[in-house]
Amino acid sequence: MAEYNRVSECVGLITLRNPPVNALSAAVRQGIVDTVQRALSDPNVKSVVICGQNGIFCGGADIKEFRSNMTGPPLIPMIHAIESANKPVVAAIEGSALGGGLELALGCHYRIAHSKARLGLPEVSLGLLPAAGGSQRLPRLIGVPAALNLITTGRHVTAAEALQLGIVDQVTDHNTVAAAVKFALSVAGRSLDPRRISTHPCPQQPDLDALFEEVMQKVRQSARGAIAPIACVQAVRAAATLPYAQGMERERELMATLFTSGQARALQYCFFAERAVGRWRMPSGARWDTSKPRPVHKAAVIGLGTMGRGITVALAQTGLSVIAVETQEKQLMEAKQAISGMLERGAKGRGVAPALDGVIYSQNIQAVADVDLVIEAVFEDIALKTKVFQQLSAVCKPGTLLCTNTSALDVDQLASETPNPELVVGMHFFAPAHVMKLLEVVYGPRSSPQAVATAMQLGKKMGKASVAVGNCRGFVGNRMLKPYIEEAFFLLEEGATPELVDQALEEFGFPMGVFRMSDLSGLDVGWRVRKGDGLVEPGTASGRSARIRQGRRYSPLGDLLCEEGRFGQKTGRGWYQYDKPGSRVARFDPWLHSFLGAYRAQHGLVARRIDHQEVLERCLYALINEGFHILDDGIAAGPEDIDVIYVSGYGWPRHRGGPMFYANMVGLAKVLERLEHYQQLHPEVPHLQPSSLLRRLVASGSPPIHKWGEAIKKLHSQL
Ligand SMILES: CCCCCCCC/C=C\C=C\CC(=O)SCCNC(=O)CCNC(=O)[C@H](O)C(C)(C)COP(=O)(O)OP(=O)(O)OC[C@H]1O[C@@H](n2cnc3c(N)ncnc32)[C@H](O)[C@@H]1OP(=O)(O)O
Repeated sequence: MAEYNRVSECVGLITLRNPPVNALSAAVRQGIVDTVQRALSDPNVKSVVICGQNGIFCGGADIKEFRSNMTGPPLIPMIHAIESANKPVVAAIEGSALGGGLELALGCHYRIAHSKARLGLPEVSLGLLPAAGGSQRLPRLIGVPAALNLITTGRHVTAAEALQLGIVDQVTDHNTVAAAVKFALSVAGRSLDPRRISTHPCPQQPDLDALFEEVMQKVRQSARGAIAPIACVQAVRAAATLPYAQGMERERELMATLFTSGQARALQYCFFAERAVGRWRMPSGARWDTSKPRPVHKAAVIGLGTMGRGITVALAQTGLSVIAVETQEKQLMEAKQAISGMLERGAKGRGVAPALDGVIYSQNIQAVADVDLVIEAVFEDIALKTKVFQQLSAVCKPGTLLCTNTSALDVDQLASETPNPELVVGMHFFAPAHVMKLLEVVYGPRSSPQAVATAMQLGKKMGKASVAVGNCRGFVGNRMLKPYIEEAFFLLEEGATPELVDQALEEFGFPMGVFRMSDLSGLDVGWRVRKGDGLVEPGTASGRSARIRQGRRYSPLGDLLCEEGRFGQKTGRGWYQYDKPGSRVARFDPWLHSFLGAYRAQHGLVARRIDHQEVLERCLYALINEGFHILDDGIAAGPEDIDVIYVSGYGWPRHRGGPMFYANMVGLAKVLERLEHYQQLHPEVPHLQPSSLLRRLVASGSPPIHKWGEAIKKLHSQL
């Protein structure tokens, strides 16, 4: 709702009240319509100020309303009524003015912002465009190039940048509402015609066609199949080329298409899923709201390889004191240089001073005696990690949290080697750790809720999408990746090429297909794991039996490439070839194709035609099926956890919402039917065997994704 007061005798003050972000719900819109009407009809009121309660102007339209029958006054006429008012209306912007919130402010005649405010039109990240006149007013106010940038990226600008761009008229460090009231008094009675943005022509832009052509190309490339960024460009083009009324009509048409699209649903689901994962819960019943994190002032990182360096940077950038430990002197010196460089580059990008003094380097593990939390990032070797954990238990003060950055080892086993297993959790970062958004916080049966709460809070402080998951082989992300990669190998055996598989996955929206990704991360990584599992066999045995290992279908293709020294980009050869070791442009490799031909001949495999649909169904449904196993096992608390992991850490296209959301969109019955189909064709592939949870969900009528939690609970109670 909106509250109305008269202040300084002749200023009508309208305050938006809808905690926590003053979203423009039906009640708020009705409140604005009523209070504006009241202010305009009050002869004592000379000007009007609109502000938001609790230090935030407005977080935009109420996204929760989008999936219901929207009632209440629509935004467009409401904003028009403000713009057409015959008394000056001033927006007092504190906190955020986003989406519909900024569109409301653009309908006002003046905008005053606090210096800490952030403004933006982030609709594109929800699969929409600024459709309350934002796509038509912003280009008229700040010019086409700047508006295109803001609207197609959805980025938030600071008050200083907003002032420079001309979005706001004044920035204050003091009380914004008081400044706006003072300003409103000073402009009372002035002509408002020049202040009505919709009546402005769009600023002239030379070579408009070339500009739009260039931006459209750039957007298409980075959008990876997302439709909203394209619609945003089209809407701004309408602003630049059409009179306002026609531009608004185009904005409406484009929005109508986006609003009902699956992509908008997926992106809005992601918005809420990212917030839902913060409300973590463990099978023991421990939860985010009943578990208090310990304060962390000082942290340590043990092992300064690639991961340890990135983790040190991520920690230091939050303002923590960090002790960075590496026992080898040469490694330590190299790490110090690399970490300082990363901190300097990061600080430059953010316009702040680098936290170089925040990191203390040491060769001695004793240096971590008084830290609150340690993250171990030594080589992936259980004996080495166990030794480090035992040393840490002896050295650290009581209560220090011991975290491991393992991506594959058993967190419970490590915990059991320490006297205080309740203090042990996994913090699984993704490389490069200071850049990648995802953090899996892995708890074991003995991890204390406080340890999980502390790691989750630290992850949030580092700006990570932090997801609490149970302990199992590969945790959530890598466990689901395994069947995905295996299916890709099987497809090669059956006649596909790395190019075909990658193209199908990239057209789906992944930034990189499975083979390009494997070349980037290094084929030797998986080889080492398979060797450890006893799957790699030397020799050139042929036939079907050579491809059945440990009772299930196995493709040795990756092992054979590694035996040839083809580890991917780092050796200049992998599934593709590269100009030189370390270069990134993947090129078709004739060697690989004759190798595949020879391999198939040796194993009596006849290549058949494989289309994109089969690639997608086999790779993605195998991955999704593992996701259902993970839910059934209670390793992930809900589908949102899995989806946030895949979108933030594994390149799953955000506009497809994550693997579990995608399954929900495709239809659970269809996913089940296709898995059954492929399982019949490949009975020796256990990961194509549909999970019992998937079967049970289909049998119970395929509830929508937001009801899976309830359904799983019910199904489990019936077991
Ligand atoms: C056929 C054609 C039909 C056409 C109909 C058209 C009608 C629509 C017309 C115009 C549409 C305008 C579009 C929009 O305005 S879309 C919304 C744009 N706004 C945003 O994207 C902002 C989203 N919010 C944020 O970025 C942040 O929340 C921020 C405001 C910066 C605050 O951040 P922070 O302090 O970190 O807090 P949280 O993000 O954790 O949020 C706190 C809780 O508030 C909920 N929330 C936030 N924003 C919204 C919102 N806009 N609507 C509803 N709920 C919102 C958030 O989920 C958190 O809730 P919870 O605590 O339960 O998790």
